[in-house]
Amino acid sequence: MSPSRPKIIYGPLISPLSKRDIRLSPCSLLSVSSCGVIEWAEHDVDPSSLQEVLAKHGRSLEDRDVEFIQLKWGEWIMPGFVDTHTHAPQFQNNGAGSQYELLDWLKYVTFPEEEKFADVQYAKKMYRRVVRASLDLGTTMCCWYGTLHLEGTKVLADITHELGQRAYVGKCNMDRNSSPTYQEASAEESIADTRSFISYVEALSPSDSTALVRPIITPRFAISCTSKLLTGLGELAAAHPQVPIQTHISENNAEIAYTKTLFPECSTYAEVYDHFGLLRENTILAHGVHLEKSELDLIKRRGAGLSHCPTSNFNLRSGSAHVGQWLDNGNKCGLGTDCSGGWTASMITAMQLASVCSKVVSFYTKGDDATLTGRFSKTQFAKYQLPIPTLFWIATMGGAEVCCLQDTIGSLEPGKQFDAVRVSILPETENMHLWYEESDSLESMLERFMTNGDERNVREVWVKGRKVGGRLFK
Ligand SMILES: O=c1[nH]c(=O)c2nc[nH]c2[nH]1
Ligand SMILES: [Zn+2]
Repeated sequence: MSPSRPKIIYGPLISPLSKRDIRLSPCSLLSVSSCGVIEWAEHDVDPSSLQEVLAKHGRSLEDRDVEFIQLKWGEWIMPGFVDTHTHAPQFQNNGAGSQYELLDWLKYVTFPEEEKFADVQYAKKMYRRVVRASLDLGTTMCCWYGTLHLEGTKVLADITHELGQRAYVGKCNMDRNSSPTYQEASAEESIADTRSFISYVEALSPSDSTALVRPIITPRFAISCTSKLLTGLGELAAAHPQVPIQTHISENNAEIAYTKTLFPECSTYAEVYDHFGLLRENTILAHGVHLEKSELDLIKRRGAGLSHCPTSNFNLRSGSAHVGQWLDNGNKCGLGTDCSGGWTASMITAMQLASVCSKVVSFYTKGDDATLTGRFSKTQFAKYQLPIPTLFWIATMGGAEVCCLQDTIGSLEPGKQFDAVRVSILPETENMHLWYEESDSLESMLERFMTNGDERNVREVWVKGRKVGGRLFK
């Protein structure tokens, strides 16, 4: 990637500090290098001491080589969203099919659309729109499912690479239980194509150890993979320890029951993936709505991460994941949009629904902690709705952890890459649901953005310092 102009940004900055705490800094000064790395950050910089603080770092407001970005009150920068689970070939279906639950929805709504990506021209048209939309929504890192098609999924990798999104891109593995026209011919073919796909994506940025676009091994879910295929994928994963793995787990009750009949040798769903060597530190497990305590413990022991997908879990009536229990149990947790199980690629909507989901769960746990969470130790999060800092965390830093990118992205700390969003709630954004008053605190603005914000409020989006999206992006 070509170097971008170094940047100095002055104004409000919001960044996660922990699951319970957010840095809300009204006057920060942040320096981003031409390689897109945050060089230094100073907080509480009064306008009167701006020149002095810049001089301390060998900079001045007159520097010609630097782009100065001065934010107004009502604007701030924050880390870009990390979408830990979504399906690029399903965006055309967003908003369709909500009368179904998972297995029928796959059969009648989803597989017929995915099948169309055998046509590379269709893939080119759709994936460009999809990645553009995702970037303009403020998603700077995305875990993408493609389809089972090798060529079509290469197109998805090419487009994310060209448009500058950080991404894990996966070619789906599925050699059974789909339709005769949308299923791989054999486990061997599925594995050979996956091997080619990994080589292809790794060659997109051959000499760059911090490549933005990387391949991810993607068994669709246990139901759609034979034991032979899962065995082969486990071997492939062992040969490529740096390549992450993504799949679905424990989303829907009928799915879980069917999985257990297909793999009677395993007592739980999580054990199936573990049995085939697919549960490890860089594994991302989507949904997990009905996970048992023993599964959470196994997932934690292996260091794998969970992607909470509330938009989809509500839409397909899958259930309300007990994310508070995951967090209390020490499981890594990020947020996913899961299009088109979910109806939108907006991570802002996903945060809203993660909040609603935690409130729904709290209806059942409130005052009844012993019965529902009895097998869990006395908890911090499980009994209550998730607070704002926690929702913000799972959309940013929690997602970075799930992707094993916690040292690279997820917050705006020096040394990390500048994957960020410039948010505005000023009247010019024309979001009539989100009002601005000069006397508003940063905390209040953030809370209302997380509840009533949308893409109109996402003004500029940068990945590794390069501007790649947002309302003001041409
Ligand atoms: O939400 C989901 N979306 C999918 O495409 C899918 N495939 C298997 N399981 C799935 N769940
Ligand atoms: Zn999914």
